[in-house]
Amino acid sequence: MTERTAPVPPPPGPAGSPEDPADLRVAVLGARGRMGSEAVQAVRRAEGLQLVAELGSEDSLEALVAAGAQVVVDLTVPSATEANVRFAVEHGIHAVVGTTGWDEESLDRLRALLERHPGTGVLIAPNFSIGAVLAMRFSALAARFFESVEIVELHHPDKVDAPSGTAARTAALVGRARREAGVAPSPDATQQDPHGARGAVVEDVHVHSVRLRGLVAHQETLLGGTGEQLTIRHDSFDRISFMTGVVLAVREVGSRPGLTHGLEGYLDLGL
Ligand SMILES: NC(=O)C1=CN([C@@H]2O[C@H](COP(=O)(O)OP(=O)(O)OC[C@H]3O[C@@H](n4cnc5c(N)ncnc54)[C@H](O)[C@@H]3O)[C@@H](O)[C@H]2O)C=CC1
Ligand SMILES: O=C(O)C1=N[C@H](C(=O)O)C[C@H](O)C1
Repeated sequence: MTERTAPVPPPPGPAGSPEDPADLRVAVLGARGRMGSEAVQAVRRAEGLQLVAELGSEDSLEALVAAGAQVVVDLTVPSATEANVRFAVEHGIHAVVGTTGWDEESLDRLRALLERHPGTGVLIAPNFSIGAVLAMRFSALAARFFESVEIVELHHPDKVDAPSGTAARTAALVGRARREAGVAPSPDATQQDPHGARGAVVEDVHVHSVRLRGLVAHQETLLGGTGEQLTIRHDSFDRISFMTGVVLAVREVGSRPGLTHGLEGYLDLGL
């Protein structure tokens, strides 16, 4: 597994091409980060999108307004993302958010804000990779059929949060599916765990976080029944895996007012 850390130079083609007034004007927040720098390249490559601002932690959000951004992509840090999105919504800028750290309380605050700005759209996407979105959905689908379920997420060691947003979201979906089906919590006879070896518990689901050099973003949902196991695994080997979803979301968000949680809200999964 390889991790590309250096920003990729812009490819020849649309990057730097003259601005077309019909282009969607896009800004990236966190533009010098691992994901943000990849998103900058993806927006530059995408037909019909014009990159109008690349902002880092030192930059004022007012630059979004000055640049005439219509959509902002937030790929920053959990401590900054809510204020960034609030600013965007208050200025009528649609937001595509990949940053982790959103919980039920912050999502509720955002819903309330969006009610006062009914024309504005926000997507909070725990994961932009199509494979990861499907793995989450498959996990929720399978959850009620197995006695035991646990989640293992594995990431690069520079990640600042644990468990991953994707694992937390998967646990929420799995937990909800099991509760709705009346399935009991996974059996567990552990009586002593002085070192926390059983991991975090999110929505009644144990979640284990691995941080290892060489990894990018990986997850397994382990489902156990009598005499059998189903493993649903997804691997992002490169951040390019997130970019199809980022570009799709940028194109869609303006026509989806209100809050959408999860890229699957923009996809017809037929499930
Ligand atoms: N939804 C998805 O598919 C994915 C989400 N992520 C999430 O995206 C976030 C960023 O991840 P990485 O790029 O790996 O982190 P990173 O640490 O490489 O990049 C974050 C960047 O944001 C900048 N920043 C911090 N505060 C800022 C602010 N207030 N305004 C503008 N820029 C600010 C930092 O200086 C840094 O350059 C994390 O929450 C991560 O979990 C990461 C990969 C995929
Ligand atoms: O920090 C990362 O790298 C990733 N963050 C997101 C998460 O926390 O789920 C998405 C993906 O796992 C990569």
